[in-house]
Amino acid sequence: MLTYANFHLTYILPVICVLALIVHPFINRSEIFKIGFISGIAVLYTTPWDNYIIMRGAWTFPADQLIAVIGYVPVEEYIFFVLQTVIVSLWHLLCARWSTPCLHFNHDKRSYQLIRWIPIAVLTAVMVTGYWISVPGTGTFYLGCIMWWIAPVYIFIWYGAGNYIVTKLTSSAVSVLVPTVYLCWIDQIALKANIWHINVGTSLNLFVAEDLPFEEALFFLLTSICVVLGLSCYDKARGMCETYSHEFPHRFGINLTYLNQMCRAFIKPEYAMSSVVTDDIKTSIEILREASKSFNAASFLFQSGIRLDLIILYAFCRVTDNIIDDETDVLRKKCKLNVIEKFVNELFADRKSDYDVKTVPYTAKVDWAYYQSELTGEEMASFRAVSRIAFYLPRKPFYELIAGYQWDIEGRLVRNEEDLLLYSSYVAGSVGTLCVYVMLYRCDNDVYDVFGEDDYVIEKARQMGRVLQLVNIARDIITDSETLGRCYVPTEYMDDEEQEIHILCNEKKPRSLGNKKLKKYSTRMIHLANKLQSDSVGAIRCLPRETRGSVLAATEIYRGLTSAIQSSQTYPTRASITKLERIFIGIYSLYVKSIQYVV
Ligand SMILES: CC(C)=CCC/C(C)=C/CC/C(C)=C/CC/C(C)=C/COP(=O)(O)OP(=O)(O)O
Repeated sequence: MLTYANFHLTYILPVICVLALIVHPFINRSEIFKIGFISGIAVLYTTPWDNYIIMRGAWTFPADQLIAVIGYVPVEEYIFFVLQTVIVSLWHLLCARWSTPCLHFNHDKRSYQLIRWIPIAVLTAVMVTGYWISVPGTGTFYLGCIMWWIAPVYIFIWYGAGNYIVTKLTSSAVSVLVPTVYLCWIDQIALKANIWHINVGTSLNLFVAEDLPFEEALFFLLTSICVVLGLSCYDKARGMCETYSHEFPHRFGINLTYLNQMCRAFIKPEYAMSSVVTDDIKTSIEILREASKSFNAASFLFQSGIRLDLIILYAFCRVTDNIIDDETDVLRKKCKLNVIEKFVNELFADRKSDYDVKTVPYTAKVDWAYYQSELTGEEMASFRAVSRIAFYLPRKPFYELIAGYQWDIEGRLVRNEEDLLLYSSYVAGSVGTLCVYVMLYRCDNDVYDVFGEDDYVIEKARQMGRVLQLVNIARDIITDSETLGRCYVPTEYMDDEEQEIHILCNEKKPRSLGNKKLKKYSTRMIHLANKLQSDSVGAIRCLPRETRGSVLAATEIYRGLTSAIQSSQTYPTRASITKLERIFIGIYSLYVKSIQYVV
């Protein structure tokens, strides 16, 4: 016989287990706290109401099949409040985590107020109507109770997060509808099995489907919406904190300071915050999307705060690289490099040492008027975005990047593997270091453990950066030569150094070296990359747990390019892998390969 407890075991818990398995790489302390917090509120808010309507006879339960009853409500029912919240939350995480919160901020005051107040007026009317029609013993009792009970929660959430939610309608709708349909289906099973019974005297006796009373379908729809609204309101508040770190400076923690900050961020309308900040982020996202399919795909694997700052950093590296590359004249290139160096000097003016970082946001004194005249709008946006997160980053990697640009401007040759690794350290080892700082600062640990240059994890992160740069160089022999007249293949690999450098850097005709040679060079660099990779990948274990799978997947997606180069008969120009391959590598790394680093 299907009892209420068996019902949970058969229809609810297995679904939770499957969902938990799917979303586990994306679960962090903040997500767990969010689900726990909303479940707690669900229990607190629903308990008096459920007791009231059962007392008034809207539902009944066969007493002999229950574990226990507290007040008027079976224990299994209290458990259901939590289980439904957990199902909807896990499903919502899967549907809604893919976009960056600040992309959903509405900075226009007029439309913001309309979107905020019109639904609140309608909901107030619903609440009042519900109150009037919820006369005990009448056919509208159950419906009316649902209306006056749910509307105040909607009003409260809508006040702070309505504008955020309307821009996420598709993902919110999918988050609501799929669990609602499932819950309605199992509700029919429960009703048929007489696990609970709806009183015909206090309901409308309308049926949405066979054995599914209108109020039941409405109840599951509205409660699922309620959970999704609650989750979205948390996401909006967190998005505000991540986007406006200077106004909301506290890192995640389960304490009153952080909760107070989250409440402020929830109440604060986005139109009262600077739209320049979100516009700068949008520009950075656009730069990443256009520049690198691999890193764009990989960025989605990280939680939103980490993703946001990695995107800002990537855009800064890309923009500064282009500033130099786009100039044809060496003197102009040097002037541009000076502009970048001046900016970095200003950004880190008050640091005591190369790896000195701050834990509290502050505004660096940057001569923005000067950069306005030197940089394009896109470059300015990227500089401003990086200036807002620079407080927790060390200065050394930025100077290493500059040393890499200097190398390019001087047209310095890569003589041997030592040079190759030094260059890769400058342009990508530095990025690896910065990635670690981002992950440490933006992950949800209470403490911000700062590493220094000599730390094992920093050394290995630098090495992983070098690995990816070697892959990049091994893939780009043709484009580096044709578009930039550059060669990063160590000259010690070459049979005739002078002639081959001339072909690659002056004639810019790399194909005349022939496929065999090009493949030989790229294979040697790939072998070197693989050696360094196996030596550094273990350090992933030292990163915050919730980032390990994503880091592995991100680096593996990029390393996927090596198989595209090696599987080709010829040496391909800018080898790439398909979207499907990227997804496959991402999923395999996240769910299978990363197990050894996570457990
Ligand atoms: C192993 C540990 C402890 C940490 C890992 C730390 C990380 C994530 C290191 C990787 C750092 C990184 C992302 C370096 C960038 C390397 C690179 C080759 C960038 C090339 O960028 P684009 O040229 O824009 O890419 P495309 O090839 O897609 O155009």
